[in-house]
Amino acid sequence: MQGPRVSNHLFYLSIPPNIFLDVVKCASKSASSVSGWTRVIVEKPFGRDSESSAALTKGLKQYLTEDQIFRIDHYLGKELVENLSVLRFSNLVFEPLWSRQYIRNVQLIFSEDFGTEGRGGYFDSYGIIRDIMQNHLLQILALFAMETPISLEAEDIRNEKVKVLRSMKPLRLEDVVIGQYKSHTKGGITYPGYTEDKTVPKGSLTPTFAAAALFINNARWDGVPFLMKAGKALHTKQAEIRVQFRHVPGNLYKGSFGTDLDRATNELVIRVQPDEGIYLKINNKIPGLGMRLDRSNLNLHYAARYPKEIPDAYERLLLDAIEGERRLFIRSDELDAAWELFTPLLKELEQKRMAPELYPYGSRGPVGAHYLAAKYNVRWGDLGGSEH
Ligand SMILES: NC(=O)C1=CN([C@@H]2O[C@H](COP(=O)(O)OP(=O)(O)OC[C@H]3O[C@@H](n4cnc5c(N)ncnc54)[C@H](OP(=O)(O)O)[C@@H]3O)[C@@H](O)[C@H]2O)C=CC1
Ligand SMILES: O=C1O[C@H](COP(=O)(O)O)[C@@H](O)[C@H](O)[C@H]1O
Repeated sequence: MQGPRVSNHLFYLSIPPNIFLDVVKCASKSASSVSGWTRVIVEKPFGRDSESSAALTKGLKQYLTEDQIFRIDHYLGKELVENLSVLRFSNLVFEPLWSRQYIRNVQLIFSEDFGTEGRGGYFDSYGIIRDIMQNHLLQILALFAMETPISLEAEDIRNEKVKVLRSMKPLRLEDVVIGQYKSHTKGGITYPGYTEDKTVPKGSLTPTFAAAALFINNARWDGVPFLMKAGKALHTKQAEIRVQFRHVPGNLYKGSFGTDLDRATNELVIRVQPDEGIYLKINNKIPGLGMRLDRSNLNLHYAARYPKEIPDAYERLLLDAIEGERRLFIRSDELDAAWELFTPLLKELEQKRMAPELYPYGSRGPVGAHYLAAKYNVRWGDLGGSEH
């Protein structure tokens, strides 16, 4: 970071949270740049609830200004998450549809096909809701649902995101399902359950899976379920955003779809990873003399369209921090609003010692997630089996 005339100092705190403040104090008192800027990138966890997060922010602000703090959420640096706003705001075919009038539900899905595998120490004190939902999935939701920002400037975008977060309806326990993976034997191999991991305390109730139905109390999204699902040790590794559109009113072709009209509605899928892509499910006529309909995908497959390697999220974010670009970093009021949404639920789960529903390692997760979706007339799009 040393230039010929000014010396800028960037610190990247990928360290255990209990030493954050000591390190920041030393960095600010003894290693701040005299001639240039000093910035600090902070990795999550940013606290574990509203109170601890506020205490961390207060502690950091003893030594740094908000402008010097870069709270990283690496999902914001993923190519397809960055592309979300481009897709919506630069395409006339999408922006007018982006509301309760045309969108039936939105699904934000994260799954990993491996468990804690000996790294349960950190995870067990946080759990999947804090690890993935409160940050990665909620950030995607905010970007997805925000109003058009005045400009692409960081503050304008973050102002819109924070409005979404503050408009969220409080999360109710009955709108949440938690799960934990258990041992499973497949093909002669036994995969260990979460509590069999030596780094996890015996009898831990920490969820390794959660599904939730969230709602945004504003004119654009009133009544539209935003369903989140996140889990470890599931059948696949993927992250995607699914937008299911409403039925076509008075559809001339409804006779051709049978009784299951949901299968005939358009669905936009943004596959964040792996194998990045965006596809839109449409109905079309099967070529021939009769009138039979089919479902097809209009498909933007990144590997085919852009053979060059996609930069890693951290590459983008570290470069942004060096350039002082804050658009993809979390502002303190966004963080407060995110914790405000999840803290009461997390406390209730912990106070009531809610037992997670067990699911086999490598499965599709607890069946409770299906009931939760069904309560809002939703079917998880990733489990449909009619993808390609
Ligand atoms: N592990 C995970 O799955 C996840 C971790 N995180 C967060 O990411 C960050 C890094 O995680 P991870 O790499 O697993 O963390 P580690 O515990 O492995 O530590 C990372 C670094 O911190 C240093 N360190 C640890 N304790 C001290 C100490 N008392 N004084 C000075 N330096 C210390 C280590 O130095 P040395 O190598 O010399 O010990 C190491 O360089 C943390 O903030 C963690 O909370 C976030 C999400 C997931
Ligand atoms: O932040 C985290 O993310 C990783 C998953 O990141 P990805 O880029 O590989 O999808 C997750 O494994 C970890 O538990 C979590 O803390």
